[in-house]
Amino acid sequence: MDDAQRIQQLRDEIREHDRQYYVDAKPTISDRQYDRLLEELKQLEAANPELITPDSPTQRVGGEPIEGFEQIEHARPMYSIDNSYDPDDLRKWADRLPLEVDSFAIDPKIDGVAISLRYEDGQLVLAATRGDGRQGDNVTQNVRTIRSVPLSLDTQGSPPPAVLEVRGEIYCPWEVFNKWNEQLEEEGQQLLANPRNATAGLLKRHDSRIVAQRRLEFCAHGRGQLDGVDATSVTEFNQQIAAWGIPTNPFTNTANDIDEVLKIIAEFETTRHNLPYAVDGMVVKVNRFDLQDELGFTSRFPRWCIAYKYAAEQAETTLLEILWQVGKTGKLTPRATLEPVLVAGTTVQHATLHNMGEVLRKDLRIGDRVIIEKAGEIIPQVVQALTKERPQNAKLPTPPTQCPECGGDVEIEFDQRRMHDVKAWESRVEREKQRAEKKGEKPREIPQPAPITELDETARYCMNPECPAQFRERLEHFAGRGQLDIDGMGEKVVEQLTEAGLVRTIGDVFRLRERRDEVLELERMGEKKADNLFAGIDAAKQRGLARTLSALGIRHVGSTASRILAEHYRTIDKMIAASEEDIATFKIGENESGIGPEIAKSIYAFLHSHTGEAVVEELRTAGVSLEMPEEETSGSAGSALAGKSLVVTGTLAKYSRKEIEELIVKHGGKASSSVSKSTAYLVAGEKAGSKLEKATKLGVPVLTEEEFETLIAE
Ligand SMILES: NC(=O)c1ccc[n+]([C@@H]2O[C@H](COP(=O)([O-])OP(=O)(O)OC[C@H]3O[C@@H](n4cnc5c(N)ncnc54)[C@H](O)[C@@H]3O)[C@@H](O)[C@H]2O)c1
Ligand SMILES: [Zn+2]
Repeated sequence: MDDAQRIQQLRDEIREHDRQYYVDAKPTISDRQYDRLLEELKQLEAANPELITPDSPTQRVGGEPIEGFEQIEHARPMYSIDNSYDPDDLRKWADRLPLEVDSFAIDPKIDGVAISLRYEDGQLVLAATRGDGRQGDNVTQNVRTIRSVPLSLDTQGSPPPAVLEVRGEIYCPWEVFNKWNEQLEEEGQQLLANPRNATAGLLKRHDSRIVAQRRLEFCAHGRGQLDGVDATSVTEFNQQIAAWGIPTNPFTNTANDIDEVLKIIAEFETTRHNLPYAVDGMVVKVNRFDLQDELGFTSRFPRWCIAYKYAAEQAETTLLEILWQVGKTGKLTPRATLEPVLVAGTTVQHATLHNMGEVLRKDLRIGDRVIIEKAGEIIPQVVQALTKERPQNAKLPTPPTQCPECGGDVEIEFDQRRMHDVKAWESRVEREKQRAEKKGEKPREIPQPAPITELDETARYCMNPECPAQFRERLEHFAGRGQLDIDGMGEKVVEQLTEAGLVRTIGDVFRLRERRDEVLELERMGEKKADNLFAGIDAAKQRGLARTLSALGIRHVGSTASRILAEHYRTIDKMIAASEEDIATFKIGENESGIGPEIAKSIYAFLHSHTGEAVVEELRTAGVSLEMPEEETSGSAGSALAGKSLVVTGTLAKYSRKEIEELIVKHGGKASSSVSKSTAYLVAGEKAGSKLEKATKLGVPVLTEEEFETLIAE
């Protein structure tokens, strides 16, 4: 292959990855792998400058507009940042700067999504994504739900600047990210690759209430158009905007020369692991704005700025075994057992392999030396096998054709999109044949997609509805925290109950009291423990429809979907009476419900299946509440205060008056200044005076700051 061909091949490949990454927010290769492709292209283009075209991925910022959002032309373009994994490149960059620089600003590079916030006369008027750098998506509605983005600047009495464009990062803190992935796991859905993709995926949602449910954060790191802001450097600018209430990074540092810069970067390598958000590098900027302006930009990057990226946390180890675990939906997931190895400060012995297709695509053999990677707190991944070092006796893994726990039949699922393409091909050829025949032409050739092979496998399921392993997992989920939360029925007890055959169906749980003697025979089960268990089971009957539904662990139907369904249908009977179409398409006010066809199909199939009908009957007989209590209609987070009027009084500990009023507005409420009969709540801090008195007199509920926070939390 000559250079020109390889260049073309790389460009095609990179564009495809850009689309998956920026548009779909679902990358299929690691950033490191992507950067390698881009680096190869850069080098080939450097050797063959005549082949550079303006549309090459080396010449432009990668994003593309996302369907359904208004396109916004940026007042000043938003660039990417040149980056390197090699400290020497930073030195070279500094040496080559054509002017004297005596101050650099160094910032953690938060791994989120770039955003431009535009304030006019102190009011937030626009939030736009970077897009292709010239044009981005107007995501103002979504960004307004983010608590750390002030809706108006707090200029403390002085007139606000006419125009302030702050560039920064919207990101998903680890805590939010991990909780979210746990929930996806529970729902049997694909996990999010990393916090950046999580953020990107969320920001392009068309229902801002869904965005509001996930506590994204914002941190500023740059400037766009400015009018009426007199800062002359990064340092001054940060001070200025921080005073106006815009979050800046407390770890921003300055250095006088590149040696000092490299020292700060090296020191931060450990600090970054202790931060509540993902940091993948550090950004070094020329501090003074006049020098920045003099240096200007290339087609993709500012010349006054470079990013150092920390190497991914990888380690080499041996793949000892692949075990298959049975989940509550019957899904069999391969899990790698590894020779223990230290990565990013923790010992790793297991890694997820997702499915057999992935095992085959990665060409893994038992006994292989493998590279594993751990990003933040994400489950470790196997990146690749070192095939050149493959030992003679390395063994091909064999996926189970029978459930490893019950021997039940196994069904294999293949990539839906590929299946569709392959199927559609035959009918496309057929249509072309008919068309050509009619016109008396020779039919055009339609390229055939590669046939479906075992490499396209996406999942394997144990099909035995009575599979004890599945039932055990389901029961553990059913009784678990956040579900029916049955006191006294943890993992161990579930195991005992299923093993002893005391619980074979969900209904058996509620009949346990009748088998008290047998329960007492279980190991380490005393009178007190048993009574505690029975009380826990009784209490669980009153959790309401939303939690009961989510406790059933129906595929794709997790806690969020269950709540939305319960709030809409109110009773199980109405839900059963609904058509699949209705479940998929009902709206909440004017908004999509967020349920969609996949969830609808799953819940409908469950409710109308033999098992589903039996479970519902059993729950009913046991007296489990299958209704949504009236007072629990809260609306979704983000509109928790919809239509309500709130008054704030006294001195608050955590918020300024302005901040809390903004929060009220963000959650759909109205902040008013005087207490009346129509006031929904009074939020009272220290030294509350006459308003508190009046509220008490009128019977208006009074909230502390914490109670207020609970109210607006999901
Ligand atoms: N895996 C894939 O398929 C795939 C595909 C495309 C891109 N990528 C990854 O994305 C990278 C390119 O993305 P990019 O163009 O957004 O570049 P980038 O993420 O490497 O760096 C630029 C961005 O950093 C952000 N940033 C965070 N903290 C900052 C700070 N303190 N100061 C300034 N900026 C800060 C800004 O939003 C800026 O837009 C590639 O290097 C690659 O790793 C991966
Ligand atoms: Zn089984």
